Amino acid sequence: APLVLRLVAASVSVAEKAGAIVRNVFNSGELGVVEKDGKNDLQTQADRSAQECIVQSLSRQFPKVTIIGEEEPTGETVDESHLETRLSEEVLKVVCPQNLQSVKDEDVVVWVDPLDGTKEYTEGFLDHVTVLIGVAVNGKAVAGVINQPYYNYKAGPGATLGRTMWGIVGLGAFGVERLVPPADKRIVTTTRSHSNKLVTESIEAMQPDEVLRVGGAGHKVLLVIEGKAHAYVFATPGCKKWDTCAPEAILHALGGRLTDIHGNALQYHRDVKHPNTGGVLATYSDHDWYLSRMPESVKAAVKP
Ligand SMILES: Nc1ncnc2c1ncn2[C@@H]1O[C@H](COP(=O)(O)O)[C@@H](O)[C@H]1OP(=O)(O)O
Ligand SMILES: [Mg+2]
Ligand SMILES: [Mg+2]
Ligand SMILES: [Mg+2]
Repeated sequence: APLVLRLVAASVSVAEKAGAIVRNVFNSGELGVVEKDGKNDLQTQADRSAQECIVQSLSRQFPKVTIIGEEEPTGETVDESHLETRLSEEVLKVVCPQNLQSVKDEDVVVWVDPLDGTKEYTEGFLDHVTVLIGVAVNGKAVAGVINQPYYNYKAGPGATLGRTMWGIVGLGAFGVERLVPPADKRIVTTTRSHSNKLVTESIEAMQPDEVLRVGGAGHKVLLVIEGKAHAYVFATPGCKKWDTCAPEAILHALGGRLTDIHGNALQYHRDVKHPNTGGVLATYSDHDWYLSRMPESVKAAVKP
């Protein structure tokens, strides 16, 4: 199978394993919280172990592919029980889009967020948490895998906990379906733990009927895909490439759009700076309307 398909097939299995690690750490009660850059930039044992699971598992199978993860390696010996080397059969049976069939190792960067929504994880907003593995080819997000370890956790004992979604631009997405949001109101989603004046001003400018302040970039793009929100607006620099690569690819595969707040495409080549300094805007429709509403003062402060 072509490299991109094998990478996605491996990432689906690895993301499921990482999702199980995220649940196990929470069940253990030993979150091992470390402040990276103040109380709103945390790392837990789940971030560390899930990162090890993903980066070690993928780098052993794809030694020539560049893999960039959010967390620093711990330097401890690798826990072999965290490794996952199976390939998802569901992925291997699709036909790879023509333009991605002959991609070479050196054209690829894999962007890994082992746990997106760490702040919310430590506060028990468990469905805000996702595991994100994005595949970029020549600087563009082309494929993504999202595992949501606590999907359905409020649905009662009969419900299956957790889900995995994946998509390839030009092919489509699996494990998640596009649903249309209400036509009679405008619902905007944004950060709950990283807000500031720029965020507030830009949200107000969109004249929303409702604002969903929730955690996680992956989670918010899922709200847009599944019609719970019309737009995800984040007009400040805190989001990084590993936050957006996988969600962007899946949204794009389903016909949506993710750009910075000026309408520029995000870049994902290996030398790019990690912060999305131009902010994030994700929509299904009326993307240009949201861009046009963005205040000039916010645009001047949030430059790509
Ligand atoms: N100021 C920030 N400092 C650190 N991480 C941030 C910041 N703003 C956003 N992020 C990352 O982007 C994600 C989406 O932002 P938010 O949840 O605030 O909407 C966060 O869950 C966090 O990812 P992570 O949890 O993987 O560190
Ligand atoms: Mg983080
Ligand atoms: Mg993140
Ligand atoms: Mg993270």
